[in-house]
Amino acid sequence: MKTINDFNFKEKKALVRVDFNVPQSADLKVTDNTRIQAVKPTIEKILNDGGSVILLSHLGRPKGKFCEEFSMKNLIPEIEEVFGKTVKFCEDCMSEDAQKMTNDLKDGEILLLENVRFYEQEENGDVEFAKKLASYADAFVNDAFGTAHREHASTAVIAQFFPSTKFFGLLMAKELEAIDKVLKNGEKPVLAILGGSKVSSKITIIENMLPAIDHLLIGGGMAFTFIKALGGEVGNSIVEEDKLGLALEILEKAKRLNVDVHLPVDVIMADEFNNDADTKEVDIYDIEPGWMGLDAGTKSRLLFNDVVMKCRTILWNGPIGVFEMPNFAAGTISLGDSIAEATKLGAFSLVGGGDSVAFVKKFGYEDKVSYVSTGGGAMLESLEGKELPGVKAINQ
Ligand SMILES: Nc1ncnc2c1ncn2[C@@H]1O[C@H](COP(=O)(O)OP(=O)(O)OP(=O)(O)O)[C@@H](O)[C@H]1O
Ligand SMILES: O=C(O)[C@H](O)COP(=O)(O)O
Repeated sequence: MKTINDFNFKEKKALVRVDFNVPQSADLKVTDNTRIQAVKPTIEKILNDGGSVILLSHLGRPKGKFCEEFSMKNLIPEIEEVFGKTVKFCEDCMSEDAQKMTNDLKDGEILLLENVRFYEQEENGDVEFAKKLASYADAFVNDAFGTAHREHASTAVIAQFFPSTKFFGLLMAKELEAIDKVLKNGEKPVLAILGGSKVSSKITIIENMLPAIDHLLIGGGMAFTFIKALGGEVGNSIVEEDKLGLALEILEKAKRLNVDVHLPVDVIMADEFNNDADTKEVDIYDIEPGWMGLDAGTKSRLLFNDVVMKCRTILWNGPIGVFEMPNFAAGTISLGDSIAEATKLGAFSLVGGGDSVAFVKKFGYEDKVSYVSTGGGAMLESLEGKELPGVKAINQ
């Protein structure tokens, strides 16, 4: 893997594609700066070498047009705070101004360009647009893991204009190493925990991961499709009726590959999808008509803890209960505790995917697991076994 550590940036301008697609409050303040913090080592390495940095990112989905809400300008105070440095700003990516400001940039300086998605050429993967962006710099650094699954002008197309000076940033390298640690060279036993609402969104991940893992733990809403397929009564729990056959096929395939599958054995069921609903704890095969399973039961939590504690490599994607409602968060918290404990004892744990990352941050497990991915879709597509366009473009 060719990273920025293979190059000395002294007196060089680096165009660094980052993913600063961060959440903002109604008054446009950054509410979670993880993605900005995450690229700090890359920026520091380039500046410490004696080079300069041109930062390029998207924010939101502005569909090719300027809009105040998604201006990179809103992020400047947060970026300056995190980097501890002044950041210059150019109000677009293409004008003579952009040309001049990038040209005049001095070693040790950082220049932020306006949202690259204010131009429709970005998402269209326009070659001329990419070429113009490329003309601003001596080297291209891709550190936008969160956007690496998009084949856009500034994430993939641009790389061809830097045949010998294109590099992975340090965040990108860390993300790819974490995935490899699970899918390719994980210390055994390897466990994949898949939760969330739907089997259909995780099928490709399960199929891709089966040959690499020893244990598969299926929890959350998606477990009910498996339980129903196995003959259980699931009441009003979330079920994908058209995936019952597929669920059985997955169980068969896991058996052939010697993967132990762990499903919940009991459940907290509720009489409505509401935090204040009436609840009962029952065997997962015996959910009453009109009731729905919203969290893992006591026995399931103990069972999951046993599985987690005996594994050395753990991938976690998807909550195992409706954690957004406090009365149904305990199962996911218990699983978080188990993973934190296993990590403390030396296991490698990787958390990825939108909702599980939200959970980990909300409940304070961020520093108790080995790695929390900055990518939602990009992480899921990596687990599906796809080579991401942003990664391919640097490797080519
Ligand atoms: N038993 C359940 N019944 C219904 N919904 C559930 C249940 N258990 C978990 N969920 C819901 O599943 C949702 C997460 O599902 P999703 O498939 O989006 O997970 P994810 O993989 O973490 O996220 P993403 O796919 O965005 O990366 C959460 O909002 C949670 O409330
Ligand atoms: O937040 C993300 O997942 C990335 O920034 C990609 O954003 P997109 O889904 O709008 O391409």
